[in-house]
Amino acid sequence: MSVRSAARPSYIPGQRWISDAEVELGLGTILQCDRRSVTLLFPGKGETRVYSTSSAPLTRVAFSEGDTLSHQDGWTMRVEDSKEVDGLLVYLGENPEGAWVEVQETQLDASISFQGPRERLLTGQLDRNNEYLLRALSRQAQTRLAGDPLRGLRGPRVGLIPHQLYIAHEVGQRLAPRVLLADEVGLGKTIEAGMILHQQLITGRARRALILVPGSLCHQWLVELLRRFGLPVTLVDADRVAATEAAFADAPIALASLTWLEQDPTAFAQVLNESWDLLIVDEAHHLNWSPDEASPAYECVRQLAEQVPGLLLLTATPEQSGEAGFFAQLHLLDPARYPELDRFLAEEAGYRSCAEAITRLERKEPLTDQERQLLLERLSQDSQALLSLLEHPQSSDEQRDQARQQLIEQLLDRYGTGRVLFRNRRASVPGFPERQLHASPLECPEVYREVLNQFDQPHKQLMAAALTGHPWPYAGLYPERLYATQQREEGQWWQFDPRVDWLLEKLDTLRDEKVLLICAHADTALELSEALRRRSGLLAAVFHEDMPLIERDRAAAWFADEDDGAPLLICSEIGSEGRNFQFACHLILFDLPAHPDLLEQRIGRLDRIGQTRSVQIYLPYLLDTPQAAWLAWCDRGLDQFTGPRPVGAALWQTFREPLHNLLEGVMDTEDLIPEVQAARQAAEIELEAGRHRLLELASHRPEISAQLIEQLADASFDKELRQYLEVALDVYRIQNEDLDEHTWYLKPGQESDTAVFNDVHFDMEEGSSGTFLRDKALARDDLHFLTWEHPLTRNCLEAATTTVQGNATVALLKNQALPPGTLLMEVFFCLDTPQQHGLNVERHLPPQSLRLLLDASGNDLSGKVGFKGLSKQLLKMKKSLAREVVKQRQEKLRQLLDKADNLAQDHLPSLLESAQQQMRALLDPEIARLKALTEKNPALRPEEITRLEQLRQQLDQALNCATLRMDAVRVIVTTTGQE
Ligand SMILES: Nc1ncnc2c1ncn2[C@@H]1O[C@H](COP(=O)(O)OP(=O)(O)OP(=O)(O)O)[C@@H](O)[C@H]1O
Repeated sequence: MSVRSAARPSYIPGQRWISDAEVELGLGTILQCDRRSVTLLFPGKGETRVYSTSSAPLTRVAFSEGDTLSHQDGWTMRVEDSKEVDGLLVYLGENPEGAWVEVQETQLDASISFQGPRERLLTGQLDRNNEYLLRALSRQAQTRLAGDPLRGLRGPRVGLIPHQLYIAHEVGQRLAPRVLLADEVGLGKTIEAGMILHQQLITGRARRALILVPGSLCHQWLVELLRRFGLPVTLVDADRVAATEAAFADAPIALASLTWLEQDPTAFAQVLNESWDLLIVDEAHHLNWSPDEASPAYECVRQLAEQVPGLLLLTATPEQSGEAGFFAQLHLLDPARYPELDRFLAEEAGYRSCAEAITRLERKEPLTDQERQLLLERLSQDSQALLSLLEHPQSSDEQRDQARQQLIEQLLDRYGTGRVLFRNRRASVPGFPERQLHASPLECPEVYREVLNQFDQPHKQLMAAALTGHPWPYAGLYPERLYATQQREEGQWWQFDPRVDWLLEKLDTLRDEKVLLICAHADTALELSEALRRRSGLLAAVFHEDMPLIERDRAAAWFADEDDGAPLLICSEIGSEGRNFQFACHLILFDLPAHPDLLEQRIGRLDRIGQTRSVQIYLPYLLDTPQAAWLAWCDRGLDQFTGPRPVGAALWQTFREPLHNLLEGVMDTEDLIPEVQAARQAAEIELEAGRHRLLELASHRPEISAQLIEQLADASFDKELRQYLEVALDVYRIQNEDLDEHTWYLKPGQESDTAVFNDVHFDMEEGSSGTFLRDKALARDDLHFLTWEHPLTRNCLEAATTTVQGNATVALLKNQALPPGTLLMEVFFCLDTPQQHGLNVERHLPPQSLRLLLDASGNDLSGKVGFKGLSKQLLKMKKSLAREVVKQRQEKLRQLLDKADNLAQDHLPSLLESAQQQMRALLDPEIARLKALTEKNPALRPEEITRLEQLRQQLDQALNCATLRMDAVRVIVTTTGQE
């Protein structure tokens, strides 16, 4: 459809006009007019408007030969001719039945829209030059961003830590990733999961995500997701479910406590009823499973994992509940690959030989016959060619190095748990501080000895287990709990327990420091805080599992407060999981946990990324009690205080019996500890050589993360972003002030378009500031981190390309060389592909656009005159003058628009070809790689390949139906002087 505007306004009832100011009203009909005013009815919207005749913002609509009009009865007609009768236009043409008819302009369809650039230009619906510029820049940026391999990694407010980036990039790119993120404590699994989620959302691979975490970590997750990733996440809890019918349905990204869901079948049914793309489960070692029994938490996650395509499990201690627990997590991720525990255990035995082959390749040593055989068995044909290249006498050193590197990569990629499991260890991440243990032996009070001696019979020991939550003899580690239930004349345990006196002294010496105290039981935490209050007036924050979530978060926040915060936080064991307390460096272990991994979890609260000082660990213990024996096992046996001991959990199982004897006092520490030390060293060597070696190599490839960091630091992205935002802020009327070279203060004005602030945590009254510098954004939470992925930028990109704003403009070109009044027309076209649900067309078919620049004769100059260069020379033109130009040059413009349409069609095949090539360049190698992998590596899920092949087919189909759509037009008129 196209229209032309009449040259002279003379209003006659029945004529059809549109309002320049409210084009959305559609086609208006003049009801009446006199010398002063003209009244229009807009039947499409049922609205009436009265304008002053001298300044009515109206444009007459008149169709020309070749245009298609819509009749109010719903049919369309090509206009063959037109005439004017008593000031009203009459159009001639054939109706759908083939009869020659006359259509009065009064009979035109009122809902006719003037949205396309052609119609808007010809009816004088003109935008500012900057609006056009923004539209064109937005399209260009979208094209660049869609093809950016780091898409989704640029926006998060995180430090560029190599191992995290490697994992996030590797996993975030996958379709429906299913992996276990198992970095050691405090290495940033939450951050990795956030980055993966961010990439999946930004690239459209996921739309909805469900995050399940222990109740105590809900708030911390919420804060991290908002602060670092700016994601619109909703915390769904019992209150929200009670208040909102669609508590989960209304939350595209829902965060909930797994502890709550496993106990609330109605809420869990709601969760199951929703369609999620990605499920994230934190602290996955709580998903207890054994061949005989699955815990309710495991069962919940299993049901969800069956129906949600993507799954991220997070745990620092995957083997906390033994090899079976570890297997169970892998089984959740891929039941087809890990169907049975026994098979899994048998497979692990083969890791060592693979790791040895890799080590030999790394050291450039010749492979043994056995290793050659292994490679030939494990790898596919292309790898065999690499092996030949490596061993061929005439290969150059460079060729050999490349062959070695590729063989290593293929072994890692195509073998073992490499694709499913990521585990980085502190040993390979630099920058962690030292840990120092200060163990203080104390005399055991006689009354505790009496209490411990009472539990000498199996039935009594069962009672001790009930009282402490730990089986005998581990219950003996907590004499205060055994004592607390007895009515004794000695009073409360904290009145005589020497650890309390010791604690008071210790706190005195650490007066100006933040101190975290962890003990095993909630009751001990509470009673200790009471003791401190009574005995020294000290007020400590307390954090334990029986407190409501909000109270726990308050306690943690009080402790974290730098100025008026509590100097001491007393936590029960639950406080030792997942929380970030690295602002403190003093940790008091009031007792020791009964499991090696729990000890690592405790220390990991302080010893985590961001800790700048050495971690001081203070431990009071009672001499000649199970506590002393247990410390010997943890410290001298496992050497747990100097760093994480991944073999701890396995040795704990192996030494179960002797440990019992040790704790019971029937075995001497010196008889056991040397044996434990030797076993630990041997297990570490074995693990190092086998699974760990493979995992370490597959979990981080420094050469790749170095490239990622370099690309993320690419300053050209920043420069373009600033230029882009300057135009966008002008168009959306947001004030902008430079606070310094890299920091802007933004303030919405009265006329600002507030839609661009959707989901942006922005102070609409006072304004907010943002920086382009990552380091500054990391140091200053109050600043927005301005990137191409910031919601404000994303909203601008979206608004500029999905509304009509900016699709038609007229500008002046000051040029002495061209005769004044020379006409040029710049036209942008987009490739439109049909939208299909679940098909991320944009990700795989980066937006294709076409720019033409026609001179008055219809020659395309776009190859000679670029968009940016031309835009810089253009001046804005007053709207009234621009409209006049359109009216005067109407016929020429129509011809040029037609010409542009024709030329664009000529370009369609090459655009489609380029789109297809880009899509295939992304998908084909990945499909080929996965196919090669399946030949040798059963760790790969066949659905991954099927999914990709289906995607490729759908994209091909989408391309077959693609069309070129005119997106924006700019008319350029030359002048020799100022406007
Ligand atoms: N790239 C990063 N930039 C800034 N801060 C980070 C980064 N990575 C981690 N941190 C900070 O380090 C701390 C530990 O990170 P995170 O909580 O993700 O570790 P985790 O491995 O999940 O810990 P845990 O094993 O205790 O569950 C957090 O305070 C987090 O904000």
